[in-house]
Amino acid sequence: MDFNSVLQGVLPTFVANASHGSNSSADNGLPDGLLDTLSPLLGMSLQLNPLMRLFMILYNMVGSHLGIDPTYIITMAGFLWAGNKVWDQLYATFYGLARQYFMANIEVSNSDDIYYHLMKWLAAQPKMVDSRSLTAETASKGAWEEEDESELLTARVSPDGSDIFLNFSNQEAKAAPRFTPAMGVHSFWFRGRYFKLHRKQESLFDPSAGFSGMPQYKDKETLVLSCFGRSPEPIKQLLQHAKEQYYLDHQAKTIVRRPAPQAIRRFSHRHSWQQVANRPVRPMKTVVLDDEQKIRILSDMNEYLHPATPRWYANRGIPLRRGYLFHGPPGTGKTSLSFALAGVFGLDIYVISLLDPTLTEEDLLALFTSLPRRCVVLLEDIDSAGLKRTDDPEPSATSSSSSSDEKNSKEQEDVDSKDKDKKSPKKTRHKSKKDWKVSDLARELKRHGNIDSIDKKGISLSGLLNAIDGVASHEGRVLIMTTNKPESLDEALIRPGRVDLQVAFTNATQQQARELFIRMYEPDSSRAPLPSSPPAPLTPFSEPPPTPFSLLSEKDGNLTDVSGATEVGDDDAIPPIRTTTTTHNPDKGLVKKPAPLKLGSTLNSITDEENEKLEDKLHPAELSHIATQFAAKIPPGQFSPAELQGFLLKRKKTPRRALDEVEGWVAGMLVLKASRTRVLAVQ
Ligand SMILES: Nc1ncnc2c1ncn2[C@@H]1O[C@H](COP(=O)(O)OP(=O)(O)OP(=O)(O)O)[C@@H](O)[C@H]1O
Repeated sequence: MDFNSVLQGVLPTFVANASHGSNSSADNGLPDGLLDTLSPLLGMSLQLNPLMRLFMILYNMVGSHLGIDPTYIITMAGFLWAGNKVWDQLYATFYGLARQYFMANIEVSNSDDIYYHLMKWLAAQPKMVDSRSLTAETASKGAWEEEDESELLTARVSPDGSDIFLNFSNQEAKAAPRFTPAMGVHSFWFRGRYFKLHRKQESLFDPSAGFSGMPQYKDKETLVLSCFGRSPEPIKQLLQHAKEQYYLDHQAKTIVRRPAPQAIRRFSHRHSWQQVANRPVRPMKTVVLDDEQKIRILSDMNEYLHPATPRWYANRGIPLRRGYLFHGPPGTGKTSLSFALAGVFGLDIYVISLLDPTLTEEDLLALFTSLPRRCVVLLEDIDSAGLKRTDDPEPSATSSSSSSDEKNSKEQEDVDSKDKDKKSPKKTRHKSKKDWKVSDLARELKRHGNIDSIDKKGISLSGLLNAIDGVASHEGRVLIMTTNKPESLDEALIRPGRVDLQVAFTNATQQQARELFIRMYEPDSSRAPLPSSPPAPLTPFSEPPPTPFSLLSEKDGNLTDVSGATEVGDDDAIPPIRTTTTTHNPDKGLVKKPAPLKLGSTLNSITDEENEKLEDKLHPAELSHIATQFAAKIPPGQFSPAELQGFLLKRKKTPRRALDEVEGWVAGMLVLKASRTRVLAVQ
């Protein structure tokens, strides 16, 4: 192709110049043969591409104005580009060789917890955060994570301009994203050493069925840590450091795990459990229970968890398991004690509800076998699960004895309904579709739901027993089962070996009511103690530390209070919403009554100063006195600690008000309980 003739149509003047001095590059800035070189490369696009025309004009201008042959510039650029490519290749080859022969490497897969330890640590490294290649992740704060006070202050202004109520509408907007190293190679220094991090992702074909039931590709991410030297020791130290940092506040926290959703737990054995909370350790002293009982269970668990215990069990051929049954009415502290125990021993807690409709016996077995070496497994409300012996003719809602109760009551219901039908002949048993109401439809749907759940296998008693102590069952764990109806449990479930210690919980005694009162109003432990305050009364039990077993060993005997654990919640940060005003009544003298809410006033101004002085800063002796008076008004065994706690929580800044109002509350609640109503008229 004749390039000049092509250009002639496009750029006549330029081509004229070029043609004029076709033998001299100095005349028009175009080197000899350049067009001939470019034309086969560019082909017809030259004719069509306006960019190319622009290029030719620029080429001409550069040549004529700078006096440099543009070909040199193009050649230099080509060399630089090629050099860069060669350098990349050489670097990759030499780095690969260096990695192989002069560097140590450790790979971490994202299916392992170490991956999360490392990522969290990397995200906190300033050097990494400043890296130019990052991945941003949404990071929401957990309920128990420390919040910046300034965030709280900005949260005080509500959109309507009033500043009484906290407003968190912008909390998500304020949450800073978490930045982690993006895919690719990064470098950083740690303890004076240079490390390389290669974050890579690959898609692997997974022949096992995925969520859709079909084999599929799944992404696998790997972190490769490298450092110079033939020993991987520095990397191991780095990983250890990252792990320690991850669990830095673990002593003061209890990790709560529950079974992962069915699809995920079947997908990966390693992810059978998922973390649902990381909450502050519940101090043992906050669980109001007979001290003797507390000490018995603490020393029993302590002995069981001792490192020498497995050998002792093995020598005697006893399976290494320990089971506890906590039984008692609702709201008496069974779950609370389980969490407090997990906190004392620094164990994670694994909670299983047998009522989970997706839980099968195979799942249960898999869940038990994937437990860590030491942990607390909490099986809640085992009486309400659909436990039945596999040879039971019919599925029942509860275990054997309770099922007969239910059956009786069901029969009674049937009889009643038959009687009713007889008494009201107008009411026909089978309604025509025309007579159907929404409630009938709901009942029908519910019935279908029940049919489905009957179709589902559920957990049989033998399935549960197999998971608890079958051959494949995990040894070393602490199993806590809770129930409101111990009498309804199958004997096999609670025989020694499965349940080694039973702990009975009861409704509150007066002593417990007093303790609850003191716990509610005593100064927060994060505050400086009141001057000259005598030791807190009625708490002979001091809680053990949340860490080593040795501090709790029987030899030591003395369970000293060195918990240092974070108290749950700091109520003092939240001012009361309602103030009280003191008025003079000719008949009753000085009367305190709640003042109407003053919209627009500041949070501080709605805090009743008088309350602050009189009630919030009660001297321990005075508090103890009021607590005794309060306890005297609580009939023993009538109210659960949860009920008393609920009453006190509504008056959490005003102990005197609680004392004044408790009589009325008790009377009202007793009437409510007698009438078996669920709607609270007194609160
Ligand atoms: N003995 C107790 N000491 C301190 N607080 C208690 C006690 N019992 C109950 N509470 C309080 O009552 C609430 C409910 O307690 P918890 O969940 O431990 O009761 P539970 O016996 O497990 O109830 P359920 O049988 O309904 O599961 C918690 O907030 C807890 O703080």
